[in-house]
Amino acid sequence: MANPEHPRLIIHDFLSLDLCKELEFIQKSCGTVGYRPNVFSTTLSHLIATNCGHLIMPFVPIRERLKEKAEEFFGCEFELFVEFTGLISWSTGASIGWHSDDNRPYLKQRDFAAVCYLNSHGEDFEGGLFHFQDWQPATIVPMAGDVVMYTADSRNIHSVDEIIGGERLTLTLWFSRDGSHDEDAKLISFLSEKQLPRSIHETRSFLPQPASSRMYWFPPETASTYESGFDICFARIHAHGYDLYSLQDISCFSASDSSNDLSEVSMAPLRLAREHELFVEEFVNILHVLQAVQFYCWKASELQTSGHEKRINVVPLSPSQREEVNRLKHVFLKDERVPDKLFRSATVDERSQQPFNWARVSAAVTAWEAYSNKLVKELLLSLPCWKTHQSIFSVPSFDLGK
Ligand SMILES: O=C(O)CCC(=O)C(=O)O
Ligand SMILES: [Fe+2]
Repeated sequence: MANPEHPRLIIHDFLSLDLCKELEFIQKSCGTVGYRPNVFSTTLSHLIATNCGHLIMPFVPIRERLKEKAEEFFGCEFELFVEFTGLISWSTGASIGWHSDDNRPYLKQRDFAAVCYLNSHGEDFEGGLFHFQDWQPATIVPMAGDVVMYTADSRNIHSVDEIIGGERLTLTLWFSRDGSHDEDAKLISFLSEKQLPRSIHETRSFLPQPASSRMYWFPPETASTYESGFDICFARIHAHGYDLYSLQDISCFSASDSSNDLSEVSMAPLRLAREHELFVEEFVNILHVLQAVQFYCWKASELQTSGHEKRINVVPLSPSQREEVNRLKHVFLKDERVPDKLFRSATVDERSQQPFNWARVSAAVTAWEAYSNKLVKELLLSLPCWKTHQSIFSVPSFDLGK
């Protein structure tokens, strides 16, 4: 039973650790600028906009379970709509002071919040404790799989301490009783407008399309520390120890010129490099590279014994290629300390104490394609049912003809 003065609920182990890892993959491979400094987020409409609508699929059963739980606990069965679903990552320096979640005129439709923790305090990040201003529990220590739900009004004033290291990841949902703020209707209409593949057999329908706003600009008070901004995708790729080699002519770019238009380079084919080696496989754009790199981080332990070793195409970087790789790095990043400060955590190889291995990267590219294809298929089969019901839900497998 909810305490009427401070209606809130904490559920331990609500999400499996596997699901937390899958959502971490989505956030780290698709996240863009968030709503506060040092915060990055992935909304479902951002996924659709970047041709990754299929990545909505893992959220569908979680949204349903969370909505049911909120309706049951707060006593409003069949009354709620999901108003917002987003993955949010908080990097070093991010925090939020005392507030309620409906504290702006444009947020008044928010009735309830659900925050799911996708990684753990003390293991993945430091700082970032959650506090309620009144009553119990006064502090929540975020642990992967746990969920906190609370009313969005002033009965649940809360704050989050500054992150002092690592990256804190959450899946955050808000629910509304007001159907005009139903996120589903907007997402379904956005999905319907997009040129979705007509069939799963349409080649490479899962390839991502970078959004135009991948730049993170520092707030003016810290801008001098890092000059200006950086490309989020590039920063994440670099934080994992990789560089990029462009197949375009990049001789016109210079690191000292802040008016470089990088979109042409990042939307065009690229190759991955690491130390003195160049991976010959071509990626269609920077988001494609990042998804493959993050997929490798997610699945590395399962990819080790796939027997791909013989087909790996890696060549030494020539001195001129090395020069181009460095030029691109300085144009994209300006300051190399940035990715480390915001995104660096132990890499897969460091965690498993394995030497880096291109064979597993190659296996990751293949496995990422199979994963994406499976989700595209599920999306294509579900969308007609969603359109009919104007609601996003897990379509039973017999309706999908499975
Ligand atoms: O991530 C959390 O623990 C809470 C975040 C929060 O308060 C908000 O986004 O409004
Ligand atoms: Fe909040």
